[in-house]
Amino acid sequence: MSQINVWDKVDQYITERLIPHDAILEAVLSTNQEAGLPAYDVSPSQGKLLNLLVQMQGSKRILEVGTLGGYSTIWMARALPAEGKIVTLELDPHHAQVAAANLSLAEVQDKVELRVGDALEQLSQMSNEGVEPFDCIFIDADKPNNPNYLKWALHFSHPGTVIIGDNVIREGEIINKNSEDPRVQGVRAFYDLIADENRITATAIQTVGSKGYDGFVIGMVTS
Ligand SMILES: C[S@@+](CC[C@H](N)C(=O)[O-])C[C@H]1O[C@@H](n2cnc3c(N)ncnc32)[C@H](O)[C@@H]1O
Repeated sequence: MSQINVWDKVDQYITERLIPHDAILEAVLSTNQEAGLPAYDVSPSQGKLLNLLVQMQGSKRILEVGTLGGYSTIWMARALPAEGKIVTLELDPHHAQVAAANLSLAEVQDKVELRVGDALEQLSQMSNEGVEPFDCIFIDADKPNNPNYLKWALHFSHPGTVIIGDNVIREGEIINKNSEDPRVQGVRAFYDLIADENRITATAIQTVGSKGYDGFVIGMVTS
């Protein structure tokens, strides 16, 4: 078996053993595919990780940058208490339309505020509106803007806020300082900002599985 095949099969094994079959989440993935959305959603095991992190932290307010079809949004929304809320930001109106239907199917729409438009503009507008800080922030949109999203994440944080960034390994390309891929350079600048920021303590976890070789940055705002 090739290495990638093993990762995929082990991911399937983990999912079968630890993540109960969920007709709604499977329907969401099918809907996304039928609607022509790119398969950039987190995997089931990664969605469960987000769900567990939200529960472990006791998050009540979550900010997500990059909704796609709402798959990760649903995983996190399900971990929230009754009064909890997610604000999720999506640029593409078609993605947002599909997400809105998926959120309703999963019956989490009352916990989710889906804002459509460029995330940086939305974040600036939210600041003007005096939106309160968040307990958990998931950054998963256009990677060249990761440094900008991190600055906004700090703006919307309090001590104890957890900040998670997806796709931070990029099949190992992250160590290529000469990469011409703007997503790699965006994520490298994201690491640099975190490294230089004394208000965040963080690590990164390399992941393998159905989504290939990638990873998450997980950090916490300390002051
Ligand atoms: C990796 S996908 C999100 C996946 C989703 N978090 C999940 O796991 O189900 C990235 C999403 O970010 C959106 N996006 C890209 N640039 C954006 C921007 N400037 N502002 C807001 N959303 C953006 C894309 O349209 C896409 O739907």
